[in-house]
Amino acid sequence: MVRYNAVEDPLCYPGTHVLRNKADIEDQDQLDEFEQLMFDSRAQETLPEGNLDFAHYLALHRHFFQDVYEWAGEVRTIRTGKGENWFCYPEYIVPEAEKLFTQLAERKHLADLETKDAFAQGAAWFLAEINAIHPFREGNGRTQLVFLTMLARNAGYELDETQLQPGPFLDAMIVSFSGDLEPLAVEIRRMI
Ligand SMILES: Nc1ncnc2c1ncn2[C@@H]1O[C@H](COP(=O)(O)OP(=O)(O)OP(=O)(O)O)[C@@H](O)[C@H]1O
Repeated sequence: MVRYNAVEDPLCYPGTHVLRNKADIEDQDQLDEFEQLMFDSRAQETLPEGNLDFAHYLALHRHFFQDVYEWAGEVRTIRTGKGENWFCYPEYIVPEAEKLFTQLAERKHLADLETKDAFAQGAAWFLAEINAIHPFREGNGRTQLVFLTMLARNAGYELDETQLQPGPFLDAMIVSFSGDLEPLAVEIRRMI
């Protein structure tokens, strides 16, 4: 199954859409399983510390995917998209991400907002933007959620991932790409 639209991907095994990986698994289902296993096991460890900046974001991706991909924690070098939507050109990922994380810092990492609703709206803005940048070749969604958990905790909220409804959440992420943040704010609010 093609899950990413990507042009000429040297990161994949020739003739496949399976990403080269440290375990040399060429079957996508097995790779998915291995990826998730490694992710879950790294989740048990202390997470990298940081200032909720882009360096921190990269370190989190590296932490969770270091067992699977050589390029864990590094920004992608080819153009990717999902569905109808193409993400940021690789050459603009770093400047766009730095800009976004600067704005996040200027907004006090959403930690001094008065209400949960306001936090959810701010978090929807951030998630939509980081998703449009899509720094990594794989593992963006999971890194987004880990970071959202950190932002919430930093603001005094515990994110309850059991409240995440995958279908509506994905739909909300997709419409957020076109600038409609409201459904995503609703989905985030459900979890805090
Ligand atoms: N058509 C789309 N337009 C915009 N964003 C999308 C689209 N489809 C999926 N996404 C978002 O892309 C992210 C998933 O990216 P990626 O596959 O790199 O992450 P992952 O962690 O490997 O997978 P997942 O999030 O499914 O566990 C999610 O935030 C998802 O909401």
